[in-house]
Formats: sequence, C-alpha cells, structure tokens
Amino acid sequence: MRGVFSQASACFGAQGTPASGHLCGVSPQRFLCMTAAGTVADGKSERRKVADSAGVRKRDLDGQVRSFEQIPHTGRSGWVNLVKFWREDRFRTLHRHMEKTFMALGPIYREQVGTHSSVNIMLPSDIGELFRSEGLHPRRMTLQPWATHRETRQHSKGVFLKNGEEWRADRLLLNKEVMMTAAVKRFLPLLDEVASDFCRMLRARVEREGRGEEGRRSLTMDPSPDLFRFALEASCHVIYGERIGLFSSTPSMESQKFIWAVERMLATTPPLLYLPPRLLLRLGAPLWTQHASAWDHIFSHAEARIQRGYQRLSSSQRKGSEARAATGQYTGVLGQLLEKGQLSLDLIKANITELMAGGVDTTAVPLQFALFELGRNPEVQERVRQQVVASWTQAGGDPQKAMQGAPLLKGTIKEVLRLYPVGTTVQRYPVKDIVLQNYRIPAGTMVQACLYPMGRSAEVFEDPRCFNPGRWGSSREEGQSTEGAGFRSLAFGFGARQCVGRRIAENEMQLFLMHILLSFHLSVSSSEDIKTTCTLILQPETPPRITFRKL
Ligand code: HEM
Repeated sequence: MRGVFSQASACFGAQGTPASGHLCGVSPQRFLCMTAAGTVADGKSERRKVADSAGVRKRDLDGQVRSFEQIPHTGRSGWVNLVKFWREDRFRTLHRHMEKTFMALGPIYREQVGTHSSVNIMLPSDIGELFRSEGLHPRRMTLQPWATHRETRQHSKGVFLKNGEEWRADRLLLNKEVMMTAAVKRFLPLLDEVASDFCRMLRARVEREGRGEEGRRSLTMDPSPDLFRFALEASCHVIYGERIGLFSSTPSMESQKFIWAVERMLATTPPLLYLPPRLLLRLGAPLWTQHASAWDHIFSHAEARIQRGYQRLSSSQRKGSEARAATGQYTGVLGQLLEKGQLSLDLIKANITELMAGGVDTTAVPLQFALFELGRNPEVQERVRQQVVASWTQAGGDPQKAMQGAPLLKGTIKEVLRLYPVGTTVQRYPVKDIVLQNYRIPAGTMVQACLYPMGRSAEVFEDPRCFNPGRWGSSREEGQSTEGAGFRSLAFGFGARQCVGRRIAENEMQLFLMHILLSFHLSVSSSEDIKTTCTLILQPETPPRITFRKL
C-alpha cells in the first residue's frame, strides 16, 4: 500500500496539483495520472473504467448534483461480481479490495455483490455528512444469516438485529447497564481484577517456562489463545457477575468450545452475507450448517449461564436487595437486567447472547495487534510505560484514576483501531436523500463508511504508517495535533447506534495494557507488517509471536 500511495503522490507533483489537496478536490488529475502511471493494478478493464469515471467527473464539474447511476462502480452485475468474489476468495481480503478500489475509482464508489449492494465512502467529511443525516432510528446492515438463523430456530432478536422503535426501547435499557458512567464505575473493578490476575498468571508462566536469569526471564510465545481466554473471562465477569476460572491450569472445555463457536460463526458469516435467504439454505448448505451449529452453541452457552444467573438472583432476592446493597454486591449486567425486570426474559436472553457473541473476539484481536505494535515500536512502548508507571503510582491503586492519568493508553487503543479496525466498515441506510461527493444518494441506500482505507490514507492521516498514540491528542506535553477531531476515530461506530459494548471494550483493553506494561517489556523478532484477513472482523493471518520480558 505504501507503494501505491507514494506513486500516487509522486504523480500529484507531476500534475502540479497542490500536495495539500484532499482526494475529493483532485479527482480528475488523480484519475488520469494514476491510469497513466499504471498504478491501478486490476488490468485493462479496470483502467478503462477509471478513465470513464474521470470523463464523467470532468463533464460534471458544472456544479450540478450528479445522479446515483453516475457514481463510479465495480461492475454492473452483482452475480458476476459474486462469482469473482468466490473464485478469488475476496471475502477474506475485502479490506484490501476496498483500499485498491478507492485508489482506482476515487473517494466514492458503488458495488453490487450478489444481493448485497452498497455505496462506499472513506473521507471523514463524507462520513460526517452520512452520520449527521441519521434519522431518529438509524439502521445498520442486516446480517441476513444471523437473522435467518434466529427466524428458523425461533430465537428472539436483541439490539444487533433490530431497527426502529423496537431497537430503541431495548437499547435505552441496555445503555443504562453498560454505557452510562454509573455502570462503568460498577464494572470497572471487575475488569481490573481480571486484567491483573492475567498478568499474575503470565508472570508465573514466564518465570516457569522462560529463559534468562531469575527475576528477569523472558518468554516468546503466541499469546492469542490466552488473549481469547482473557476476553471471555472479562466478559463473563462483567455480564454474568462471576468468574469462570479460565486462568486455572485446567480451564473448562465448555469455555474453549464457546470461543471456537464464536470464531466459526464469524468466519462463516461473510460468504453467506451475499446470498438471498433461499439460496443461502441451498447453495451455502455446508457453510450454513456450520454457521447454524455455531450459533446454536453460542445460544446454549448463554442459556445455561442465564439460567444460573436467574437461580442466583432468586436466592439473593430472598436475602433482600437491601442486604445486597449493603455488601455492594454487583450481579453483573444480567443480574441488573433481571432485577429491574424492564425487559422480558426472552429479550434479556437475546441481548445477553449478543453481548457475549460480540464481546470476545472484538477485544482479543485488537490486543494481539496492540502487543505487536508496542513490541515493534520500543520507543513508543517506553513513552506509554513511563506515563502508566507515573500515573499508577499517583493513583494509589484506583484503576480509573490510573487510566485517566495515562492518556497515551487510550491513544494506543485508538491507534490500533485506526490501523486494524475490528469491523472494516460501519453501515447506515440514510432516512432521506443525501448528497455525497456531489452525487445524490437516495434514502434507503446502504452506505458504508470504510474504516480500513480511511485509517491508512495519507489524505486523512499524517504519516499513516507510523504507529503514534500521541496523534490523538493524548497529552499536552507530547505536542498535540487535531487529528482526533472530526469523524476519524470511528471504530466503535457513531451516534445512538454506536457499539453498545464500547465502554466495556475500551476499559478492558486499557486495563489489560496497563497491567502488561507495568509487568513486562515487549518485543517482536521481526518488524515486518502483519498480514491481515477479514472474517467479518479483521484479524492477523497468523497470530504474531511476542516476547514478554519481566521488568
Ligand atoms: C474493540 C472492540 C469493539 C469494537 C471495535 C466494536 C465495534 C462495533 C461497531 C462498529 C458496531 C456498530 C456501530 C454502529 O453502527 O455505529 C458495534 C455494535 C455492537 N457491538 Fe461492538 N465493538 C467492540 C466490542 C464490543 C463488545 C465488548 C461488545 C459486548 C460486550 C459489543 C457488542 C456490540 C453490540 C451488541 C452491538 C450492536 C449495537 C446496536 O445495534 O445497538 N461490542 N460494535
């Protein structure tokens, strides 16, 4: 990608276009230039399409709003595109496909793959326009396979799959338990306990299995299985209010199966997304079977836990809520929902299942990238550690204070999610017509904000390849930029429909990194970029190996 960008900017110079120009302002020169330079890698037809788009753009510089049909596109037939996607296994490289297509077609393009049709955008100004146009009840992409599974098995749906008033009602109640400041205060100590236990376990393991002199041993390993366990233990602690003992020497098989089920469910979703429900059940039969059985496992795992929570609550109700309040006993998100009784048991089950399914890989995977980036950028690591150590000492054991005093921790998470957004796109269906890049987008069109290409674009971020937590305005001493402002940090989505697990995820990941940096020095053997693959969420193709050296 670096090559493509640097060639593109060399071209800018040759065309005499101001270097500060943003993509939106320089399209005609850029298109012609890129075509001439042959930097568009997809062969002759792609180059012809690019030239066509450039022609259309030139004709339309008279200021008139252009029609939807004039938006550059990747081919008219959704079915031909779908075959290409299957053949070239593009589902797994969707993020790079988008990046390449933006380079070829400019900052907005249409794509139809099977039944799945979208307008794709990547500039913060356009993304801002899209989000600002949200109606009262914005909709996100319908995850057809998930919905189909629920319908065939008659499971009720939680916030992930709902829209409109139905969604809003559930969501407001969930927000109280997971997003509001009071809720964060309740669950933060639970996350801190899990993060610090994890580090204790890792220190013991490094001492046992590592090399080097006693007390300063180091261990090189693939931490990903432990990170999944950490994320599941943390989720269960917050959601069910109880630990499940995944750091013991014999973690339960049931939990390992849950982790596999979530992975399988995520990996089988993308190819199924592009088929209509009837074809989904026929053409995608083997995939569908795997997908459905993964979901069944996720449901039964949640069902068993919810049952336990219900029993626990009944017995604690017998003790009386006053006694519970006196002991400060927090019963987790599930306990709070059951106790308040504002959602039906069916809806509690649906939402708890979604929180569980959405809460493990989404945090475990960015933590892999975080350890890798800190490991390959030792100076950045040292700067973050210095802030963490100082803040930890001052906070006197209060984890929230310690995080607040170390803003580079938050900057690290933002930086990881800029380069490796868990979801590579965020979708909206505008409720009324909007104009983007001077093209009219009819209400109801699915528009995708493409986070991966945006996060790596030199038009949006200064020196985008550089891992720099300080760019997010994390500390006055670091000399601040304003890059954090204005629709650039969108990994959790935006507005009323943003990620409901955001506060859990942010705190969980920051606390994890805080304890790791207090205990270990991190390094990696190669500073080569990690190859990534898209299985609904963005992951490393091969998990990076990290060396943990005890401090
Ligand atoms: C780094 C971690 C995470 C990232 C980057 C992430 C990202 C996202 C994004 C982009 C959305 C869509 C937002 C929008 O359309 O504006 C979303 C929705 C959602 N996320 Fe997360 N997420 C993360 C962690 C979690 C966790 C830990 C949970 C559960 C505990 C969770 C549960 C959900 C749910 C249930 C929704 C649907 C919300 C709704 O539609 O109202 N996520 N997430």
